[in-house]
Amino acid sequence: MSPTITSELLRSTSQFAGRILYDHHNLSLALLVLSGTGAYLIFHRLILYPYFLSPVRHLPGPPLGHPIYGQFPAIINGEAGIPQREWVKEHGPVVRAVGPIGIERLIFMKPEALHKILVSDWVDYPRPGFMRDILGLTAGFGLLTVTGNEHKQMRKFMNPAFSIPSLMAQTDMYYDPIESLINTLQSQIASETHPEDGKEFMMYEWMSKVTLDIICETAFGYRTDSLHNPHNELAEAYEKLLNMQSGRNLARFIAIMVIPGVTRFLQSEWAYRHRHWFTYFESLAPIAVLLDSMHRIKQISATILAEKMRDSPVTSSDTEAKRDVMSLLVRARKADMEKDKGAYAMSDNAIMEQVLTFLGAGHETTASGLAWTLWLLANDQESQARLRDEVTPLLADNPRPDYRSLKDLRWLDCVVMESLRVLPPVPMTFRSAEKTDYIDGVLVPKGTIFYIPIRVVNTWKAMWGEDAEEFRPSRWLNLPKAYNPSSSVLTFIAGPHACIGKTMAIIEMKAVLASLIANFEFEPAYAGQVAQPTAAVTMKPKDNMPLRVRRVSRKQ
Ligand code: HEM
Repeated sequence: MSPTITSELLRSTSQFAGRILYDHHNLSLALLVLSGTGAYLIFHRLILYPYFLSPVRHLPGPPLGHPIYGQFPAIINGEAGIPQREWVKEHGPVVRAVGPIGIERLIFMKPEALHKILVSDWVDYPRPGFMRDILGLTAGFGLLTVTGNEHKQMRKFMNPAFSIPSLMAQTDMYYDPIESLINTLQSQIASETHPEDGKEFMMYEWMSKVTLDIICETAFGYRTDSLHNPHNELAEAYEKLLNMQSGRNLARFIAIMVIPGVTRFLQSEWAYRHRHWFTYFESLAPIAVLLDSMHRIKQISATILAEKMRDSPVTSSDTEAKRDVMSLLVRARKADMEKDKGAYAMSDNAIMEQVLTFLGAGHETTASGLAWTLWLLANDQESQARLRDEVTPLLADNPRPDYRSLKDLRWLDCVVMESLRVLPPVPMTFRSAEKTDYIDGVLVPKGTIFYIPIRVVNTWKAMWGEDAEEFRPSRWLNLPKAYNPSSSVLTFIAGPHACIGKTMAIIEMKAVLASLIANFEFEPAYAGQVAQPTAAVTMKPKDNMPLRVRRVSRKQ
């Protein structure tokens, strides 16, 4: 039954119940009719539709699962992307799975199907509303939440700030935080009783600090120095926001956010002013933290923006001009407005929202990518040693290699691409159908939600061969014949919504890794250690990834 028929049924039932009440004051009959309709709707949603009426009910897939939660428990309790990978192995390249309250999700694996959803017909397959609402609250109402024409204009305006020349000018800004990280790790190891044995570090935490410092510097020209100063205002507010979305809080957070109208309500000034009310209920307390952190981050963004507006001359050729992304956006806006009064101009508010978007989209993702790469190298000493052989001579000549030098390191490229393939920091995303159309020969009704199964595509044996799930950097020296850069690896997805920060993230990862591997050796922290990816939006290590780190004994 379509949503229109359902709401029509509800409307006429309540009118009928109202009439009975009015005409006969027969409260019990009205209640009976209402509860009967409610029971029918629940029965329809949970049983009738998924088992007997859904037009895609014949597609292969796992059993419908729990009558209320469907396959949701398997997804939330499993490792990100792994249940979906098992379904594809068992049922083939088109899979139907039922989530909570009977909501269906489809997986399409073939490149042509994904191309249609992500590239050629992207306007008809936007990010679903629930996803945009949640992203908006936690990662700003910026590029991640706009769609259609608004997205086209915003993206066109922002692309130059992420272009290769802009990134080449920025690479040097990575090195203050990187050097600070190297010095901190070195001095902590040196202060151990047996420095030669190295020290165990929670590597995810350190990667999170260094990437926060880098993104704040390169995206807004703002110095957090979270490696030394955990009490920096922005770092603190942002850390609270992240903690609020982890562990038990994440499930609670999602459960609250999907209630219709909640995200809109939480954006209101009223909700912020009365945030302390939420602390009276244990399960709602994280909302107070969310509102507080968001407010603080927005205040800081407003200050940063005001400074940029004062400081940014229009002349983009000015070599002294600030090179961070936000300064580039402010300068581009001034220049466009001076050239053409009617040009698209991003509002102050939209520019401010990008602070959250860059933090939300660019920080944890890069930190996870780095942490997983260190994990994979700790478990593959041969690849690690080969990488050290490659980076050491370069760093001995110049400890701050530029964009080109980093890009030319062949084995570093293989290691980073392979790590992002097997353990993609964003393992999955979603799209929804805005129209009814055929995809891979299946008639997909409007309103259908799709899993875009990034991790599954990246490790699909049909494309990558029998060892698809293994970390083997040398495969990038001899790629499979069928390899297609926009469909064989979806780590940054493809099409107009593909990650705008892709090249920035890759070059940043390379700069951090080259310096780390030239200075330290990495090993698992204990025998039998296994990777523990979370099932969250960004696939971080649950255990913060302890690794044993030793100083490189002798520079080669
Ligand atoms: C290894 C690091 C990163 C990974 C794996 C990653 C992955 C992704 C993915 C999968 C998407 C698409 C999400 C979707 O459509 O549902 C995306 C979008 C996006 N990413 Fe990244 N990202 C990374 C780093 C960055 C960085 C450093 C920035 C910016 C400073 C950034 C900014 C964005 C933005 C703004 C979007 C939305 C693009 C649009 O819709 O036009 N990302 N990213």
